[in-house]
Amino acid sequence: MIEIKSINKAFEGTKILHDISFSVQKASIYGLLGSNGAGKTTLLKTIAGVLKPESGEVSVNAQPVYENIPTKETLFFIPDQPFFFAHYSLTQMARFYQNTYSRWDEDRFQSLSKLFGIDPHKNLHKFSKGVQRQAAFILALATQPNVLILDEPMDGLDPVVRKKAKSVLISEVANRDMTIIISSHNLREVEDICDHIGILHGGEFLLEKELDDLKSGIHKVQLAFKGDIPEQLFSDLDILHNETRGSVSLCIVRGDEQRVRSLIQSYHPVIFDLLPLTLEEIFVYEMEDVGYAIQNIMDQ
Ligand SMILES: Nc1ncnc2c1ncn2[C@@H]1O[C@H](COP(=O)(O)OP(=O)(O)OP(=O)(O)O)[C@@H](O)[C@H]1O
Repeated sequence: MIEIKSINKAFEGTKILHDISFSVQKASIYGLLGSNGAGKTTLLKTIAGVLKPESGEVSVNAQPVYENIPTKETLFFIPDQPFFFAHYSLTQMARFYQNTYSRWDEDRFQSLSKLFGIDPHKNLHKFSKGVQRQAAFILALATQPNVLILDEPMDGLDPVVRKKAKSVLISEVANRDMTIIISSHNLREVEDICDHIGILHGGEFLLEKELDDLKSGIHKVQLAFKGDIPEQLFSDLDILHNETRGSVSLCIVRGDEQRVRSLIQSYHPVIFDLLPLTLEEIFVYEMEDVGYAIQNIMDQ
């Protein structure tokens, strides 16, 4: 299990992460979402032991990560721009990692290289951004990490490669109990593979939950009444967003589904539909709730 306890991190006197705490269970996939500049990369680098927090601690299986070589050996961080030594090919980078990571799996390296079809002798810097990401992915998995930390890993990958990468990740979790923390702006992708979600904004968590709990606690409700919408109903519901067109209201409502249903039904609506939200919709409405304009997100 990964424990992130009260992490505070500042750059040049500006606080970037504010008292961040959460835990990630073994063999789960945790999706870190957030607005631009929210602190996702800073948090991932702190978890990976690349950055030292001003206070707080990150531990894996009760062992601190920062400056702890045995623990760091079981963890692999792929930054948004993978690093390769100048002029090195995939094979040369593989030899470097083989000498650095005691759990290097040469068979896994060979089979993943074949799967992704990368020329192992070509200078990695001469590959496109997407192929470089694939190379980093192959090298990371060949070290057999217990924890894989990925900063926007699917950025620049075409749909076929994305599918391959996702299925490799899921099989590593299923077969080896690998734990993944992944940051992304692609909410559909996160929704596909993650079981836990954290939404970061301004260096703090807006919410941090199991994906299923998150989705079962927020609903899209369409409503109409014979006369005006009863004001009392609106004050009894925890409404995140409301649009009324004519006599029909579309509301985004937080709360337990059964409670929301029975409360609304007690007012005898003539139209009543309750639908689940996609992760993208949850993200947009939660961000709107803290004053982050929907337009900013839709433009991405
Ligand atoms: N090395 C650094 N020195 C100074 N400020 C930094 C440094 N790294 C990050 N920051 C600042 O920290 C804040 C959070 O940046 P970070 O890259 O962690 O955000 P992010 O959530 O990953 O953003 P994005 O989604 O745009 O990639 C930003 O304001 C950024 O300018």
